[in-house]
Amino acid sequence: MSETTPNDFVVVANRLPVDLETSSDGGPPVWRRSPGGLVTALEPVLRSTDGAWVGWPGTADVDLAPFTEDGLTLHPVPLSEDEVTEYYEGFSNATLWPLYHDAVVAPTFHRRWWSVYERVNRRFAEATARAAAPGATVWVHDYQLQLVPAMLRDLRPDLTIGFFLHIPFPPPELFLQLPWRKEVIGGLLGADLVGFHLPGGAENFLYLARRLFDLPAQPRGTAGGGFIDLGDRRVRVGAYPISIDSGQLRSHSEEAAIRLRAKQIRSELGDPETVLLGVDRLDYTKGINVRLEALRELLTDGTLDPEKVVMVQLATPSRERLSAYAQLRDDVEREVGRINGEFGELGRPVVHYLHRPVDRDELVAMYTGADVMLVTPLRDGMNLVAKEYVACHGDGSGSLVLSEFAGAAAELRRARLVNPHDLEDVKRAVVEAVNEDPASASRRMKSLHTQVMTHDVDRWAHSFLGDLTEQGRA
Ligand SMILES: O=P(O)(O)OC[C@H]1O[C@H](O[C@H]2O[C@H](CO)[C@@H](O)[C@H](O)[C@H]2O)[C@H](O)[C@@H](O)[C@@H]1O
Ligand SMILES: Cc1cn([C@@H]2O[C@H](COP(=O)(O)OP(=O)(O)O)[C@@H](O)[C@H]2O)c(=O)[nH]c1=O
Repeated sequence: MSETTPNDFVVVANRLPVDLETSSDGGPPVWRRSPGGLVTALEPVLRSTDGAWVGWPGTADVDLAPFTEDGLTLHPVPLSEDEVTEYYEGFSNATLWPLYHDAVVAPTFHRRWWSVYERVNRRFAEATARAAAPGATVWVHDYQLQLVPAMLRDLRPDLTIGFFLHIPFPPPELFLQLPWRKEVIGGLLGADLVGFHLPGGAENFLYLARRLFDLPAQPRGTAGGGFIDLGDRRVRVGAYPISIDSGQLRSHSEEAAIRLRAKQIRSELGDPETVLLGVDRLDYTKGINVRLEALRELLTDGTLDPEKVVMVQLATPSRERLSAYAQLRDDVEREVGRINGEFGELGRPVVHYLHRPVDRDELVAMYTGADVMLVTPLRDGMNLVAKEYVACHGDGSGSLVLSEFAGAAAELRRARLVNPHDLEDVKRAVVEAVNEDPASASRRMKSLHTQVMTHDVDRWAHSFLGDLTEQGRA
């Protein structure tokens, strides 16, 4: 650990790339990789740019000075226990998260949560203003920090500010439910460039900004993007689909130790003909129950044979104190129990379910060894898991069943696309994936693999930061 100096490039996200975990047995706290795709994508970007990262260390009431850890410069922003409840669990994850994901669970609107969200956003803006060198480029991330761009511009007009949203930006009829809709759009308009995964998100934002701020219509740009003229400056808006470090993951999946572990995992599962895999945070947007129900019905009607098919479901604990997440856990675990109760044998369950984070080597071995990857969210910003599976199958093996409502579906057109609200459609896709002729399956997977290899996280970051630099100079 060492002191830090202001930086020319600063990433700002709710979480640092590592969480500080305190142990219940009184042992020393340890840093662990934070959950979720945002960290997977941004960590290699930060390493290659030698920037600094401003974020919460993942535990309440921890106040640390800026430090460097494992080559990364980190600026922790403290949150009190009440702020974790009202800013993170409340406004971020019980108001914005469900509202931006098609309201699959009803969003809760609380004035108190909003005022804490404002307060915490201001704290992030102040910490960023301290971390950024004169004229620096700052990249703010995600729905937890939508007020930071405007707050930061007030504090530091010398900075070039980009904002990227990792979750879907909802259609106007949903977004307009938000009592603080104008404040949120106003916060985002503090950026020089506002980016979304998909053109649809950019279009929704352009429409709402013009409507709520009574701005004149502008000619449309390409791929849903465009500009918003604020009189004294212009905000650029665009679509930038995020990705993964595809080359690194492909090489990792080809290591002899990973190939060996993939074989061992299949053998530990009883060497079934087909291994189905699901990998998710335990979140109600991810459609975990959809795939479990599809599996149960296919076993019930005899289409799939429980002696030949095994499913592995990894479900990382997420936002566990929120009731919708606790309810989901109950529902998923009941369904897993029901399938195993009806179709498993002693020592041979049909569904192997792990409710804990799995380390990178083990995860890559699972991707490599699985025959069919099931990605069935009801709505998802991107879903990096889908791209990670494809990156691990450069040899053309494997099959991807992918929800139309994952951002990844816009690029992975040759996956078996399904409507997760249509159980028959999901069942059809699973059966086709299990029975597909190997030559045709291999052509599909190789074409998906080429897409993922040529559109990696480096390309995403260069594309966003290239446009941001251009915009900052304009
Ligand atoms: O920080 P948590 O509350 O534990 O949640 C983890 C992350 O979940 C979300 O990830 C999103 O970003 C991915 C990368 O762009 C994308 O593929 C995925 O579809 C999104 O759901 C959230 O947006 C992050 O802020 C969280 O850190
Ligand atoms: C279950 C599990 C996952 N990971 C890694 O987490 C991210 C998930 O990213 P995605 O975009 O698919 O979705 P969210 O951001 O969670 O909404 C991906 O990089 C996984 O490899 C992991 O490392 N370990 C796990 O057990």
